[in-house]
Order: sequence, then C-alpha cells, then structure tokens
Amino acid sequence: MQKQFKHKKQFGQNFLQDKAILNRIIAVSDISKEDSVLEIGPGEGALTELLLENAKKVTCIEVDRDLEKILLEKYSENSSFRLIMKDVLQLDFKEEINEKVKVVANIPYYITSPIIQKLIVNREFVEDIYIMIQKEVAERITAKSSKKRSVLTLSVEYFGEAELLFYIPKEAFFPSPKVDSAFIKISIDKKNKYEKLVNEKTFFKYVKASFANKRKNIVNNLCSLGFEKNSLKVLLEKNDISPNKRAEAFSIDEFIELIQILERTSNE
Ligand SMILES: C[S@@+](CC[C@H](N)C(=O)[O-])C[C@H]1O[C@@H](n2cnc3c(N)ncnc32)[C@H](O)[C@@H]1O
Repeated sequence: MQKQFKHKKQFGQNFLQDKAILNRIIAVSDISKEDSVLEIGPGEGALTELLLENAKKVTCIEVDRDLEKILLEKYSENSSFRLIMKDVLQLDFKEEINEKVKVVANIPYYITSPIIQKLIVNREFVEDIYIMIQKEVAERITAKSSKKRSVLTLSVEYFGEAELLFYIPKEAFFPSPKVDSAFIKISIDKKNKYEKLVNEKTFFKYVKASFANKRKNIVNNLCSLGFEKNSLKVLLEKNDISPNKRAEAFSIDEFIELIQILERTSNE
C-alpha cells in the first residue's frame, strides 16, 4: 500500500483537490503547446499533470525532498517534465531557466511577496505570471483605489498590471487552510513605461516614505525625506494635489507625476 503523504505546515502545503478549479486555472492561464511553464511548488503534481497536457515544457521547482520521489514516479517518463529540487528564492534564472517562461502556480503563501519580487527582478525570463495567493493579498495587489493599496500594489503596478481572475474557497484544498484564495494574473510591462519616467530607486524611495505611516497624509509622510512641511504644502497645492491626500488615494500615474514634481524641485 502506498504511504500517505504527510503535509507540512512550514512549507505552506495546502494541495488543490478540486478538479473543476484545476481546469479553470488552465482555462484562464492562456497556455499553448508553444509555451514553457514554470510551476513553483508542484506538491503532489495535481496542477502539473494538466500543465503537461497543455504546454510544451513544464519546469517544476519544489523544496520538499519528500515530494521528489512522488513527482518523479508520476512524470519522469514525460520528456516535457523537468524537476528542480530547490528553494525557489534561491533559483538562478539565468543558470537554471534561461528562457522565457509563463509562471503558473499555486504558490506557498508564506513567501508570496518574496516570490513576486523574485519574478519581477527576473522579468527578462518571465512572460506572464498566473498565481494562486491568499484572497486578502490578491485584493491588495489589484486594488485600484482604496485603503487596500500598499507598497506591494505599487511595486506590481510599476512593473506591470495585476488582475484578479477568480476566487477559490478554502474547502478546495487539502488540508483546508484558514484563508480563502484568489487566482491572479500579473502581466509584465514589456515597454517599461514607468521606469522610463522615474527610475526604480527613486520611485521606491518616495513610495516607501509615502506609505510609512498609513494614517498620515502625504505631506507628513514625505517630510521624512527632508522636505520642509509648509513649502511642500504650497508646492502640492500649486500643482493641484491636495496636501491632505493619503498615499493609498494616489494612482500610480499620480504618484509618478508627484515624484517628477518633487525631483524637479529638489534639483533646482
Ligand atoms: C500551496 S502548495 C501547492 C501544491 C500544488 N501545486 C497544489 O496545488 O496542489 C505549495 C507548494 O510549494 C512548496 N514550497 C514551499 N516552499 C517552497 C520554496 N521555498 N520553494 C519551492 N517550493 C516551495 C510546498 O512544498 C508545496 O508543494
């Protein structure tokens, strides 16, 4: 008799059980036989099976050594399947991937932000990102204008566009987690629209300072960068920006405009 796999909480192991949801992931992920797919955290390979049916090649990266044998028994005969046993955060895209991939994955939630950052940093190898994440985090990343907006929202918007595709109830997983989930798409902006207007370092310097204290307005938060409060107020009013506005109320375009104004003034 086959030994039952013991799920490990520390690896965020909540495996998808619901066939209809697995099919829906494939349906919305826009994969074709031309595509190379990267799956982060294949688990016991429920999604992997469908990815192999639909893509040209599937590279899986899994950290839990106890899953290696299970995955190899199932798929090692399939020439489209490749398994890298490693922590995804240690993956060297140039050395180990070195091609454009679509990421399709039900990722471990405990490292959601680091995974997204890692994929963005390696965007030269990443076409589109389709990932399952915690519902609340998905709502924060895709929030257009609300209290849910955060540095994470703007980090994604600066490099691409995020879209919430559908929700998944916790009962669709085994073991069932405490939180509901959502499947999102992040498309990378190949034209680097925002990077051309404000460089990455400058953008994040202002964004992080603006969100440092969510209860404070933009003027009070930006003072930490050395601006004098009254002059900053006057400058914003002159440019039709309310000094009482909070960071969460700024769209990315408004942020870019604000940063350009502040940078111009700092350089005068
Ligand atoms: C939420 S489960 C998803 C499993 C499978 N894809 C499914 O949908 O049933 C997350 C998977 O990521 C793996 N994992 C956790 N931390 C990881 C890491 N740092 N690098 C790579 N894989 C990791 C876990 O072992 C687990 O297989």
